[in-house]
Amino acid sequence: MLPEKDGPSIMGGGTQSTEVKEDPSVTLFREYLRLKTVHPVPDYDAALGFLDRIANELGLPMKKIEMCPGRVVAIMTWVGTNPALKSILLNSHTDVVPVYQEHWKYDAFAAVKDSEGNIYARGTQDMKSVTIQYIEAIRRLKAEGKKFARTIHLMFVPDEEVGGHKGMETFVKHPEFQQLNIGFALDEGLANPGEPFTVFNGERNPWWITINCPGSPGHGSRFVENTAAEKLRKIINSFLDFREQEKLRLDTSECFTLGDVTTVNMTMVNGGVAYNVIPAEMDVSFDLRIPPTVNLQEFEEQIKLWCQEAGEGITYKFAQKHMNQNTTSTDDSDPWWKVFSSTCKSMNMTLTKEIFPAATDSRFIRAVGLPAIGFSPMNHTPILLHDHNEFLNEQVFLRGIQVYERLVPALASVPALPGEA
Ligand code: MET
Ligand SMILES: [Zn+2]
Ligand SMILES: [Zn+2]
Repeated sequence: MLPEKDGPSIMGGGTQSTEVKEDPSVTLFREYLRLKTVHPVPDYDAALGFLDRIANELGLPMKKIEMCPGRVVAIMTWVGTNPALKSILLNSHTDVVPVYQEHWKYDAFAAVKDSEGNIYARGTQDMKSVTIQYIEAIRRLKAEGKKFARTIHLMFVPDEEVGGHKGMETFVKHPEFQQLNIGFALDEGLANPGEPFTVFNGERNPWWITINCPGSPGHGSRFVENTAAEKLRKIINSFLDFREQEKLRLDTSECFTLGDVTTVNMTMVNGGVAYNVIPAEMDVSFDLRIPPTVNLQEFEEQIKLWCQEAGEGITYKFAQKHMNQNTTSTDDSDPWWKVFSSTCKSMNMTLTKEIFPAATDSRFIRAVGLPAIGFSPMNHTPILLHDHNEFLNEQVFLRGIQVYERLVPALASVPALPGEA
């Protein structure tokens, strides 16, 4: 023992035998977190350069398909021993949402690890952890000389956080997607503060709507009839009254989670030119998230009625209107679910099944008829995606790699299903 060094250091990098050496998987995770793939101008080139290097290390080919300028989907492929079988997709998005740096304890792109092993950075939960966990699980399985019947694709997509239009939404319709011959997909889920892991077999439908209220303009000193603001008030009341009802339904139910009710949030208001000019129009926008059990046609009729009741000439348009309500089977008779759930069980993991309250690229995968499970292996972790001080503990992160080391072989070894080669 060297006398000048008596306490463990958390940072590594020295040569003293007493230092706690960081697991290389954690070091790689922290490196990836430092890439600024953050909206509104994500550095996707940095992510692609990083992934090129990884593909090289893993000895896997990586295909790049440009959806539109600057928006590339990258796919690493580990071909199975029976490539005619349907493949397993391990999907992750490379982009992250912006931060309010002034509310963070540390630089949100420094990936600082504190003395408890908590790693702070945007993307630690959503979803750079999962990307590196897939990669590290594959690295270990390859190093052990393993081979599996089914082909495994690791897919890295841009623009999930802005709706997926130039990412997964377009890519699922591309011939290259067809050629992947996917049988089952894994994508992101959410952390769970308790012992269980949450899995998601469906999602609420995101509807982003803007309602335009036209009205009679005039001098700000008068009682003008038929103003935009009066209509706007009625619209806001209808939507927010419905919000109250849904909130009550969630608060008074024993078994509902957020994914089981409709959320309504007024997110933007626009209109007006001056204090003393009654505006000719006013706009209000809402973020609606609708569970798969709701009849979407009837719900749109309700919106139409609210618009009619609020006055003359009101129109609406959607910036996002996802209509597909496919969910993935979690029946014991389903071969994919059976393997997924029994593998988790064999590791003494408890699963709780929910409808994803927000939206992920899984909705596009399910919409083309493929089964997808949303799962990010993070238990004993507060849900901090899109929040200040997003973090993940390194031990939870490392355990997640072990989880994929078991899950991926199990899924890639599901025997030929009826109709498969
Ligand atoms: N993942 C993001 C969200 O749920 C963007 C998806 S587009 C509705 O808000
Ligand atoms: Zn995400
Ligand atoms: Zn997100």
